[in-house]
Amino acid sequence: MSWGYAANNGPDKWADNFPIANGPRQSPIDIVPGEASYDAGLKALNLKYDPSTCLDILNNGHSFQVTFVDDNDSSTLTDGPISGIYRLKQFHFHWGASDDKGSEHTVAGTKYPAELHLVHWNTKYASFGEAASQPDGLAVVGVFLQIGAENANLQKVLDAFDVIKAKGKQTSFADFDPATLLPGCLDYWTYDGSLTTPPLLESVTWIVCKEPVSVSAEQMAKFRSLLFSAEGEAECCMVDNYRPPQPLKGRAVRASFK
Ligand SMILES: NS(=O)(=O)c1ccc(C(=O)NCc2cccc(O)c2)cc1
Ligand SMILES: [Zn+2]
Repeated sequence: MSWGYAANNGPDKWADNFPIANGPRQSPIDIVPGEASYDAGLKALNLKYDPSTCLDILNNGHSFQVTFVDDNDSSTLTDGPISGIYRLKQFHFHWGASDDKGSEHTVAGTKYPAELHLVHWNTKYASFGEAASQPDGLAVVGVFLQIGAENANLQKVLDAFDVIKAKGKQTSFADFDPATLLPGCLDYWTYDGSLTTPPLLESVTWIVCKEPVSVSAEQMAKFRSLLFSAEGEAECCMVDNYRPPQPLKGRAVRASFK
């Protein structure tokens, strides 16, 4: 039985096979703005994405992800809280069965209906896989989605869903600029954390944007039309694919803004 989000294989069971689930720098966390410390030394995020590096879109049975060509420095994250060059590997989302839950990070206990993760790896290592096992190997930019106006840029991604409804389905996806999914203001909180799904490796510098982007209620319904299950299996809607906040264990959360 592999990990998932159901009662029998979900977040409360992950420690059985992945003991790091109870480690010192697990993610996500509840971000308490009043307890974050403003760090004037934090630089602005420098995200430079090349739409031609966009490769495909895949339902991996846990979420859907858009994957990028990462054999060169065409799509990168630099500055912000990190040093060096981190390459964009993929982006994906986490969301709820209803609009009152779905994000992984929370802000003073507030859950958003969904959260976007843009996953980057440190080019001082040879590959994503190697970087994923290093304490400074990965940097993930998190963006909250809140119910509001339809998001036309997000719609381009949702329009691909019909062909990736079931687990394991994949299709080509080209010329998409993930920068169009970012909020106008790139103020952020940052802390040392982990992957939020198994193998839960403690290799992520988290960069969580303060400003959410919009998604319409109809677009959220489209997220919920995906399936955790493969073709031919009993249909299981892909919803509530989020890990709840984990203990801070003394970690500092820094803010790039006052
Ligand atoms: N939700 S998250 O952004 O923390 C996240 C990002 C990436 C991954 C991921 O790539 N998992 C597969 C994986 C992990 C480590 C090494 C690998 O070769 C593959 C998992 C969670
Ligand atoms: Zn994620």
